[in-house]
Amino acid sequence: MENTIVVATKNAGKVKEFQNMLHPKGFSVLSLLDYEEIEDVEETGTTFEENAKLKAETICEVLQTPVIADDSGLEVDALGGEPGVYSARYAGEEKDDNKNIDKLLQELEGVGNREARFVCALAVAIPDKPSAVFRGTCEGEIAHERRGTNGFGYDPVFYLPEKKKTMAELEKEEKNLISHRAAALRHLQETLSLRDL
Ligand SMILES: O=c1nc[nH]c2c1ncn2[C@H]1C[C@H](O)[C@@H](COP(=O)(O)OP(=O)(O)OP(=O)(O)O)O1
Ligand SMILES: [Mg+2]
Repeated sequence: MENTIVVATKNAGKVKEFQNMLHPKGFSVLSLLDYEEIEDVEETGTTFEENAKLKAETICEVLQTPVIADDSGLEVDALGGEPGVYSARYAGEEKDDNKNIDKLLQELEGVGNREARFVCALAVAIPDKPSAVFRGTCEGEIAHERRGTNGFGYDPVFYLPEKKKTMAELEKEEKNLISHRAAALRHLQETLSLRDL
């Protein structure tokens, strides 16, 4: 397991992004897609940080190996910060990205202020050590319609004014430089050496 990090997620989009960000640093990345017998951790927290810690600590306890977990979502100013920690299940328990986007565009029909941000809380849990959590954000606007096919989740409607593109129109390398997930990982590395994992 040396130089292996387990990401406590079954979200294939997140797994790919962590692989693309961590492979160049010399790490192999496993995820819960490699451990099908392990069930999803229930997200009972009310903050991204609580949920990220919950996922990392639970899976670290089960596997007895270093684990990182990402709890992330979209905060829309005109919706008072919703869908926030409920982003994945915004339109129902089935976690359907397309339905979530449809609901978001409906809620914002006729709304002028489209400001929003992606938030990522990244927790690290190491056996018999206190866990730590780091936050990254990425500012943007909610577009009026989908554009682009890269990425996952709300990427097709998350517009970056300075790039004049949605997140789903960026190449993966570009997204992985500016995303909330990349920012959280940078914050983690400012404090912890990944070699300590
Ligand atoms: O870069 C992103 N680009 C687009 N959408 C994103 C991104 N990052 C998070 N999101 C959305 C997807 C989902 O609606 C929610 C995450 O919910 P979140 O609970 O953290 O993930 P999840 O349930 O899919 O997998 P898991 O909890 O097993 O890691 O925010
Ligand atoms: Mg989740």
